[in-house]
Amino acid sequence: MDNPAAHALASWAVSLPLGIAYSGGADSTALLHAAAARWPGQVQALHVHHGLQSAADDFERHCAATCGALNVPLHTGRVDARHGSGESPEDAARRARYAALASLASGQGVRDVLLAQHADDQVETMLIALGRGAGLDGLAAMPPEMMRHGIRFHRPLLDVPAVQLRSWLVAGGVPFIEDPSNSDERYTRNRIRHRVLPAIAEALPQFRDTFARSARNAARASALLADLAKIDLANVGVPPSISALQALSRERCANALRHWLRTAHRAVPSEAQLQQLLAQVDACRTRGHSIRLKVADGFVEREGAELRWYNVAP
Ligand SMILES: Nc1ncnc2c1ncn2[C@@H]1O[C@H](COP(=O)(O)OP(=O)(O)OP(=O)(O)O)[C@@H](O)[C@H]1O
Repeated sequence: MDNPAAHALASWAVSLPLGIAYSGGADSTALLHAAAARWPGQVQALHVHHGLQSAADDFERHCAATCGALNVPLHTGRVDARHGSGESPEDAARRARYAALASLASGQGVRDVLLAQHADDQVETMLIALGRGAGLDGLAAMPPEMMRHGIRFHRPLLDVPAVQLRSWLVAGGVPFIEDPSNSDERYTRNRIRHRVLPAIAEALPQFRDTFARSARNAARASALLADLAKIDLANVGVPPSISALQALSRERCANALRHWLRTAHRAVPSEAQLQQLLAQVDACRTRGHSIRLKVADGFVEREGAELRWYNVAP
């Protein structure tokens, strides 16, 4: 039986030397083996030690043993993922992990890092996005490539079903860590993995492929909306002119405002906030009309002929 990760890497373009985000879990273990075979002597394993978990020291020891056997250098970074307000512990841990991986990679002169998310992870991510009422951006789920902190992160396994990776590991007796938190059903992702995916698989056997196609379609449409927002903001200005916003259709105005808030201020309005803002922009036809609306963790205000966003964090 061939490593399905090796098949995925066969035509994947990366720059060398290459980093592998290696947790010690099943998926990144299969990925590490495939990468070490495909690019001998060019692979660096990057491991993030999550100081919060008591088992983290054991995970690191396991990773060191595997890397020793594969003759792959292992670099470990520590994170203390305290979550800020409005951020879930999982989101905080993920954000801290990417920053740590990027810093480990830069330290080794590595510009490209592979992550091991697979087709099941992609479907779970889409379902989580649906559960949150996400827009196209969220339904696009995880991109196969992205730049973060100056590092190019790749996800070459997005078309590979989880069961194929695990079967290869088990068939070859390849050791990997079974993270106990993966079976904790207090986490939405785990509930989806253990209860929802088996039911979907029964009703829609092709779901991994078709969901992936939907994610790609959403990503394309989302990119077009971002292009349109850039065109509109070039006319409307940044900060945006109220009269120029009024010349746009309601949906185009919403798209431009969402893009402005996100790119200029990292502020993501709720649906209700955006609807209020649109109504205020539309109603703002007199000199004396004032606008002041809560948006994300700040406010949008009218200042003369323009809108401004202020962050009034305590
Ligand atoms: N502690 C870590 N150190 C380095 N990379 C990690 C770590 N945790 C996760 N990653 C990387 O991020 C990807 C997605 O994270 P996720 O939490 O879904 O992985 P995981 O459950 O640990 O899976 P895996 O079986 O791949 O190790 C992993 O496939 C791996 O490439």
